[in-house]
Amino acid sequence: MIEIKQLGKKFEVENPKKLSEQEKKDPRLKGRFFHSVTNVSFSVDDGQVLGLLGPNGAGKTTTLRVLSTALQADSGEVVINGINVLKNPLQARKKIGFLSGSTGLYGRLTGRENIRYFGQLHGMSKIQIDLRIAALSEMLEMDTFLDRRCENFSTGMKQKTAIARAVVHQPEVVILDEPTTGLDIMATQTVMNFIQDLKTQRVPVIFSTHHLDEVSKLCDRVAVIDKGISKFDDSIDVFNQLANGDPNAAFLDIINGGQ
Ligand SMILES: Nc1ncnc2c1ncn2[C@@H]1O[C@H](COP(=O)(O)OP(=O)(O)OP(=O)(O)O)[C@@H](O)[C@H]1O
Repeated sequence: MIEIKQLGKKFEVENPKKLSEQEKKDPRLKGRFFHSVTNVSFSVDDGQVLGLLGPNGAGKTTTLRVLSTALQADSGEVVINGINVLKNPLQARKKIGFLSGSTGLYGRLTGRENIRYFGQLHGMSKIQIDLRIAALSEMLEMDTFLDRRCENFSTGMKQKTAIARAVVHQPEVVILDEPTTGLDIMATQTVMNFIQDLKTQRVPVIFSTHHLDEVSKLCDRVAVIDKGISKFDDSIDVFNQLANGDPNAAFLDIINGGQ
């Protein structure tokens, strides 16, 4: 289970001139600090998939990076299967599989070598790594490119490799930042099937997306954030009922304060 309570994260603005016009007007900008996330709460149980929604700049990536221990929170609480993530980040990290927005693969290594390297970092044995890569390659349909260097991979190949790398250690929870962005229909379907498989294994999954059709197909729960604040955290059924089964209208209602 993953529980996030009243999360807050601010960044020091090193060069205010670099802020976008929108950010300069954003109420989250206070003096030298941009308060990207000020009050975000949601939870997801074992065997559930949660879709994290919000407009551009809402604070989704910031939230997911705090959950994954890549960033330190300023306030709030994150608990993953009983471990306080903010107090015990190293212990928590072993339990988490995190796909960040930028894949960051080593271009000169093959897909297999990239995944293997992460397995080694997690302390897995050679046999464990080989078996796991074989299983992931099948699930994510990677066998045709697994042994090619990553530098010439398509977006879909890169994303599949990055996902396999993120979950090589069989994490207890999986956090994916926009896993299907830029993917074609086939690759999107493969990634969605992969999330469905995790759900069948009762691994809780949180993923951010702008695609409401994916949320309707996969998610048990929906969390919506806007300008760093939680606006909705409930079941997919409650979300759909907000606007007679129209998820786009439900999302807009939430953002425009219609509920
Ligand atoms: N390191 C940083 N320093 C300053 N501001 C930051 C930093 N990281 C994020 N922000 C700002 O915090 C706000 C939230 O960003 P974040 O990337 O979390 O949004 P998002 O909901 O993931 O957006 P998108 O849907 O566009 O990916 C943005 O205005 C962003 O510019």
